[in-house]
Amino acid sequence: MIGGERVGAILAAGGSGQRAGVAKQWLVLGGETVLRRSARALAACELVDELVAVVPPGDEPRALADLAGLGKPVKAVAGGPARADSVRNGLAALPECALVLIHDAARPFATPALAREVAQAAAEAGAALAALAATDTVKRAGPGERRVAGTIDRREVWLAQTPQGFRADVLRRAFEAAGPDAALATDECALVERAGGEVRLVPGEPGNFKITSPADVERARARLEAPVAMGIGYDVHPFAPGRKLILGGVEFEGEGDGLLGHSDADICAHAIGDAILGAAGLGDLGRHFPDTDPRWKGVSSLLLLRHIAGLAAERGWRVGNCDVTLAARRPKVAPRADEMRARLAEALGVSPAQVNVKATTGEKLGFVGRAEGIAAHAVALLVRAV
Ligand SMILES: Nc1ccn([C@@H]2O[C@H](COP(=O)(O)OP(=O)(O)OP(=O)(O)O)[C@@H](O)[C@H]2O)c(=O)n1
Ligand SMILES: C[C@](O)(CO)[C@H](O)COP(=O)(O)O
Repeated sequence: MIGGERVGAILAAGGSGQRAGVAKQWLVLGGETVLRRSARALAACELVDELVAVVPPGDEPRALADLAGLGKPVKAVAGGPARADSVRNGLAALPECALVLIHDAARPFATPALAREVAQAAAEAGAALAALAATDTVKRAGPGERRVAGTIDRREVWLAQTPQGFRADVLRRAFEAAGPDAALATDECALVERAGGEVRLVPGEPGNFKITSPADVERARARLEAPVAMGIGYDVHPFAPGRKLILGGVEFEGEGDGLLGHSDADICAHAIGDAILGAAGLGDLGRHFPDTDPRWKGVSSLLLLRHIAGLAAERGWRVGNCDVTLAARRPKVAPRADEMRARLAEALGVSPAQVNVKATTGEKLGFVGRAEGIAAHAVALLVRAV
């Protein structure tokens, strides 16, 4: 509310991300969608009373689920072919708001303070936008041309951002005045300018860039996501008669009983897999390969490991390195450690140099020392794939 007038925020998220090659609003960066992050900044502005997300037709339920828990009422409506169509639909969904803020879903770094300043300026002037004063020298050229046609006085140049704010009646009239030409406008303030209305400039934020190209996606990712992640894995299996003893994908024939388990009980692969899942924030082995699922019965754990590396890769991670310690009275692991490294590395799609395998006997203490079973401890470091 500003002076008793209700403030609504429109998240323009109806685009298809042609230039980025991906629907930017649905990209998950730093654990949340770009849409949610953008909406969160506006929801956190104390002046904003409600929000509407304008999304590609059919995505409305997804948007409502994604934007749950922002602490303000949220609606979702279908966008249109042009940005202006989307914004118009958003405006129609806020009939009780005397003031509206419009924000690109593709600008996930705006702050609540910027939204507040724009809303206050719009309440006073009728329309306002966040914008950056040009600091580079600005050249002019014909569209698509490489020949400079002149230099523009940069003191007159401001680079438009969002949020942009409006008295709702001012924006509605501007849309009416523009008619079908509204679709040509690349921002909403341009409509008010054309209609002769006042538009106030509010200093924008350098960090409030719009994700437009693939390079912008990487820039946003670098800002939101750690370049590395680490995880820990631990597993225990008892020995059982009649079982093969498989560790790190290598069969230890003639070394006594193997380990009991639903799959091949390769505890070494399991601990590494758990460490990778942990680093990628993907839970644990039991969640992905429950021992109630017949598909995993007797299966080679290297297959599970390959699948896990694939899951991590889907989330933009590659394995940097992993290290596993087996606590095992038997078998003697060291003579076959290199073989195990090679098999594990092959399953993970990395070089054997990135996998380390070692063992300790347990000094005759506890279940390991009594040779009742084996325990495995692993750590994994994941690195952002570029
Ligand atoms: N019909 C459209 C087109 C764009 N937008 C939104 O307007 C913002 C800025 O647009 P842009 O960066 O151009 O996004 P896209 O349209 O998705 O990208 P592109 O133009 O590369 O296809 C984005 O949050 C986008 O979702 C919208 O709501 N409705
Ligand atoms: C509204 C805007 O973000 C201000 O810079 C910009 O004009 C959107 O333009 P696009 O062509 O839709 O990316």
